[in-house]
Amino acid sequence: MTGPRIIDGKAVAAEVRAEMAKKVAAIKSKHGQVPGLAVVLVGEDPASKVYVRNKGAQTVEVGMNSIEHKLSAETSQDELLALVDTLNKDPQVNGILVQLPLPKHIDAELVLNTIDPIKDVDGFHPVNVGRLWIGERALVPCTPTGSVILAKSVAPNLSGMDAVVVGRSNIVGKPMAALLLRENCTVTIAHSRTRDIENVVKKADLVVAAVGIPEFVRGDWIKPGAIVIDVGINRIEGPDGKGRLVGDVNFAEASKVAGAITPVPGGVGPMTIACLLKNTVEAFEMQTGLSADA
Ligand SMILES: Nc1nc2c(c(=O)[nH]1)N[C@@H](CN(C=O)c1ccc(C(=O)N[C@@H](CCC(=O)O)C(=O)O)cc1)CN2
Ligand SMILES: [Mg+2]
Repeated sequence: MTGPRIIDGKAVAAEVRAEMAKKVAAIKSKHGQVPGLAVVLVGEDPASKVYVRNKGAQTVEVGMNSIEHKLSAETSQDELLALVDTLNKDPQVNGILVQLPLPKHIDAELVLNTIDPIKDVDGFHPVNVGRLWIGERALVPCTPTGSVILAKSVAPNLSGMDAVVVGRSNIVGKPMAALLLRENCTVTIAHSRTRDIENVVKKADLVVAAVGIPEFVRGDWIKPGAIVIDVGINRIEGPDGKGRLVGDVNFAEASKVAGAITPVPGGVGPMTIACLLKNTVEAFEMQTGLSADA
């Protein structure tokens, strides 16, 4: 018996970056401009520092301009709002990303809603959320976009599939459902209050787990042959007392049943930054009317 197909997020993310590097080079040679991405970090959260460093490095690697603003944890909300306003007005900045989480004294929703929707490369602004749901051209959240790319890497046509999204957050679960609907899936959003969740998930040809609970989805919830996309990144203590990363799916169990499955780490995670680069190119094209082709 052959095992499940392990979906290699690192490899697919490298393909997306290579595609973006080609596009950026074509834009540069045709129009003499390159897209610019501004990333704002407030405070000293160690994981956030790593993600911001990786975002800057990968932005430069594909040939775009990276602008980093590292602010102290004591930065006031007004100072942050003023910086966002300056970036909104700067024509060299095509994409703005404020790294989350923000310190507790700052209203994250207010800050995110202050980003000009056309520069909102996270796709979190209500204008982009609305555009996504009504099928207009929008900047779409990176993690759900990456998750769809991974699902399509093993099943290029998702049309007609029963998809169950476990989790209803604004940044993953809900946009994920909108994107799968756009792919003509029949979409169910399950969550912590869903009755008989095992049997809801069991009907799915495609399961996306984004609930934020380590190993929540068990192997016997998975329909044999289903595609399983695990968005969770949870740091837990292993039996040896050392920290390890696990997803929202019990991988050891689910991989015995699934047709294809993403690992954690090395699945959805690497796609998040690759899709951020993709959104920055998209934002540049929307703002300037210039593209790699014309
Ligand atoms: N403004 C935003 N803030 C945050 C986002 C976001 O999309 N926009 N997402 C996360 C953090 N994040 C990017 O910002 C991110 C998280 C994880 C990964 C990743 O590649 N993970 C690896 C494992 C890394 C590890 O060992 O810790 C993997 O899954 O293989 C990339 C980006 C919260 N904040
Ligand atoms: Mg992963």
